[in-house]
Amino acid sequence: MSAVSDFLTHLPILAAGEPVAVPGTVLPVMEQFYTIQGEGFNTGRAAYFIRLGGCDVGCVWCDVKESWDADAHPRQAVAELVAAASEFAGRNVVITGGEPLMHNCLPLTKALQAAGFKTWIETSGAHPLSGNWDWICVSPKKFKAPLPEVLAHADELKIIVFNDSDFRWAEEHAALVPPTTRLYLQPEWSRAARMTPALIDYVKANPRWQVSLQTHKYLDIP
Ligand SMILES: C[S@@+](CC[C@H](N)C(=O)[O-])C[C@H]1O[C@@H](n2cnc3c(N)ncnc32)[C@H](O)[C@@H]1O
Ligand SMILES: Nc1nc2[nH]cc(C(=O)O)c2c(=O)[nH]1
Ligand code: SF4
Ligand SMILES: [Mg+2]
Repeated sequence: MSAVSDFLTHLPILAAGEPVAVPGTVLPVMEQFYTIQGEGFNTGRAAYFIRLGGCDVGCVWCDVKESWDADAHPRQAVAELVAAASEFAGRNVVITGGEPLMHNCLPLTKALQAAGFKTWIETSGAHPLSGNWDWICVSPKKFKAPLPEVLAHADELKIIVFNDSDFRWAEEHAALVPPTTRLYLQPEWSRAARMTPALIDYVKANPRWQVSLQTHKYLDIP
């Protein structure tokens, strides 16, 4: 068989007229809103949030389980998404989910940066890193381990504290990020009353860590 006929016989068969999207140019979008970043290093700063659908990590305490099924959310072209956000161009945009790194984030982040946005991501780190980011927040999960390549690029490591074992687990992951990465402990929302005293004691004894609270929930904003 010649090289050309070999190539032709292995081409995927596409239904006539079926559009073939380049990965990451069309994305499932759960919601978009302009608010105040509630958590971590950028707490208190205004930001436009884009919440992508789809997550396979399965945190039992996830506060946005409606995001998990990507097919439950309408798909939007990157151009449409950037047009919807354009009123806020020049400001900060947080790409979250769901797990945003289940998608190729390069087309979206390139287009947002071209429009003047600073691009920030909230990720568990469980999928390969894609996209051009101005700030990377990695919040690793026991339910699906973070990839070393994502931890290596973390500007911020945000550990959710559900029980006492999470402090040791936090230190194990702090050893895997660059020395400049900012370190945060954030109480799991439903356990905050029980775990926050231990978290405060931990930060007082280990001051390279800082407390992060989900301030948007106290402010009652999205
Ligand atoms: C909903 S997640 C979406 C982004 C990504 N899947 C992740 O987990 O980083 C956004 C942030 O909320 C945190 N989070 C989710 N549920 C929480 C809860 N019940 N209490 C405290 N933080 C929570 C996550 O750890 C993450 O830092
Ligand atoms: N205000 C506000 N800040 C946030 N920081 C991370 C969030 C997220 O769900 O990714 C979030 C959110 O849902 N709302
Ligand atoms: S990784 Fe993020 S979105 Fe996925 S279940 Fe965990 S907290 Fe929820
Ligand atoms: Mg949230």
